[in-house]
Amino acid sequence: MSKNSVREIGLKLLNQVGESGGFSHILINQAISNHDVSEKDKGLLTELVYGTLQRKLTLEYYLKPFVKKKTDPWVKWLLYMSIYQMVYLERVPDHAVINEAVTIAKKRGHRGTSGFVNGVLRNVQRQGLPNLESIKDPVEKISIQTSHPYWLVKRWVDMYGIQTTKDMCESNLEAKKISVRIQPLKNTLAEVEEILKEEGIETARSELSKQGLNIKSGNPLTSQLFPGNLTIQDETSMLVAEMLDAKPGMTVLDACSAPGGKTTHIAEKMNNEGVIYAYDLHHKKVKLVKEKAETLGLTNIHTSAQDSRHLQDIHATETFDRILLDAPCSGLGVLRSKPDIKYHKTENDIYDLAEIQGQLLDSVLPLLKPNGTLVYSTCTVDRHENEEQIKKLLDHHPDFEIDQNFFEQLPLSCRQLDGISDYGIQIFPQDFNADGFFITRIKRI
Ligand SMILES: C[S@@+](CC[C@H](N)C(=O)[O-])C[C@H]1O[C@@H](n2cnc3c(N)ncnc32)[C@H](O)[C@@H]1O
Repeated sequence: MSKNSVREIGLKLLNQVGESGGFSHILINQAISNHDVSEKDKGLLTELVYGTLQRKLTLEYYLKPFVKKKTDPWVKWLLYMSIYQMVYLERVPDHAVINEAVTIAKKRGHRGTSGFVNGVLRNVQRQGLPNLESIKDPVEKISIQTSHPYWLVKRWVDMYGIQTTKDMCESNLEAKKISVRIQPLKNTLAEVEEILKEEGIETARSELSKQGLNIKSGNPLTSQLFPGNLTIQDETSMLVAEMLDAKPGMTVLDACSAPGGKTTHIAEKMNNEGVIYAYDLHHKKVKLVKEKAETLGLTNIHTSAQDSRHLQDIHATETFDRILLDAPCSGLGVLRSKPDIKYHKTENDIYDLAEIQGQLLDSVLPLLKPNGTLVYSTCTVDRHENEEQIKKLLDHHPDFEIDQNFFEQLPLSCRQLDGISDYGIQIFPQDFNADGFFITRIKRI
């Protein structure tokens, strides 16, 4: 496949995600399998689509002085993709970027379109791009420099201050670190390290999970250990099951379990003994949990499609030693791997999700045994869905409190973080170069 056609596929995907709201990670994977893209071109395609999407607001700002008339959405995305390459990809010379953009424009549009694309890109090359340093408003400056919507930057600055917000937004533009979780009932950590090393995959032990390895180089998907003995999982996500601290023989509820990353981690920590009731809304999603458990050889997981806002209909009260509510959330901690979220989520979505999170918490709390503990987690960075949600819960349920042992059991590298509060821990993406997560643990008094 020529680079040209990789760029054409990239443009098609960008237009689709940008204009119709598809998810970039799903569409890229589909495109790769549909078009039989080579290993080398996979990298370029991913870079073009993710890079352009990640920097969309910056690219829009760059382009504004050069485009005075209304353009078709695909032409706009072609210009964004081209400027992205001119600014951020040193290995591609500007003249090659312009030539390829003009070729695509000729193919997709008419003569006028290709002339227009040529003119705009040549003007960019001649005149240079607007200087982002001259933006006066500090919120707008972060918004444009790091391509996060103004409302979100403003909201984060109000919640966490300007420096933390700037660090977070910059960190969201970095490439995602890959981490894996070992299946400790099949191999020890040392065995996995050894096998991966022999396969040319370099790793470093995680500070957040005894089962975690961060990948330094190489592709763990090619390992003989994957997928039966190895799970791809973000390092901060692994901390959730660590903090749930489920023991062999316990009865555990995982109220929002799909696709099963944390359920299977819990089962491994329970030595595959006891029982986990793993629920999610739809059969299709629950099936993913079941399949993941089968792949890893875990048999103590009972899956069923349920709305966890009504679990008291099937479970008597005070049933569980441990409950995990890994709640549906706005996902603002995972913008590195899902950049489309930052453009599509609204403040209203945050309030709607918080409503559901509150209903889920109210529903599962009565199912906790005396001395049992509940972990509440989200992969988002927002006080309304996190600390304020927990404050509200404690105000309404005087028989529950934050489990103070939670803070003592946190890994050392978490204990000094800015995100520690009376209500739990907010991990920012910049803390571990990983997903942003909120985690807390509540106990029945
Ligand atoms: C953050 S994801 C869970 C990720 C999962 N714990 C893991 O580690 O793989 C949240 C899940 O909540 C599910 N969900 C949303 N509303 C729900 C409800 N009312 N009852 C049960 N599950 C729900 C969603 O379908 C989604 O799969």
